[in-house]
Amino acid sequence: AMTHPLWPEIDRVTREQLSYAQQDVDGGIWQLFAEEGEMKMYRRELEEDGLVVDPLKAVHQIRGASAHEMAHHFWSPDVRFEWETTLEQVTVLDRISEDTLLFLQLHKRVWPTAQRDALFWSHIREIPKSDPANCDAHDTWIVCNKSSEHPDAPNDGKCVRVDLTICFVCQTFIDPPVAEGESVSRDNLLTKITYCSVVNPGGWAPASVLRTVYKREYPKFLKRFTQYVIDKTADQPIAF
Ligand SMILES: CC(C)(C)c1cc(CCc2ccccn2)cc(-c2ccc(S(=O)(=O)CCO)cc2)c1
Repeated sequence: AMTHPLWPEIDRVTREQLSYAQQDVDGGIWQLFAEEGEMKMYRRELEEDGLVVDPLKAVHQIRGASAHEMAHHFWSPDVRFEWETTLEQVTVLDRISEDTLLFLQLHKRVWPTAQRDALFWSHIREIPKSDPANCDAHDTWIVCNKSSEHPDAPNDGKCVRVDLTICFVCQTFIDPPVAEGESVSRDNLLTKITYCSVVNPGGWAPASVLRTVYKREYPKFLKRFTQYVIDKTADQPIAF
């Protein structure tokens, strides 16, 4: 809960990530590397101690599912294997609060790199209407994933531990607007998504391999994930 020792960091990083996600893409520093329909993916070249870190920023918009539905399925441990294809194991080490979990993820090995794992807290929250970050959206939700420590998951060298900061910001607009009291259909849901990721692979991996994997995996992931949520929620009442 709010008294958890990690809470100040969780709150600060989530706010910082929200404003980072909502900054316009500046063509000067961000390089468009993939575009498919409404999805645009940008990257920056960044290396830390010779390791490719390459921050990523993706924007997408879909019809048929709400911001809450998108954010909830991105955050929920119960459905992770249904859309995340790079995973071998997912463990929830800690339930920090109702909306914040501590995940330990073992990723499939990607030849020729060593197998990697990720230990991170994952926090989901609705951004209140009053918050200027909400602007004119019907509802705004964010999921923030940030690498953390945990006594039960020491970085024991069996795996290379990646260091990640991820945010997934979703805003739903009712388009076209419907009159008060009229029911909203799923076709009226226009949800804008911004996905930001900074992942330090944590140990030696050829820049060429990482950049190839990265350029191939990320567009697939965002398309696959959004389609999964649209299909899964199609015949259910809208959850705002
Ligand atoms: C490619 C790179 C960016 C460095 C990378 C490498 C690996 C480790 C697995 C791996 C993949 C490719 C090459 C080497 N190791 C994982 C991730 C990663 C982890 C988590 C998330 S998430 O958005 O939090 C969704 C929940 O899983 C996204 C990306 C990224």
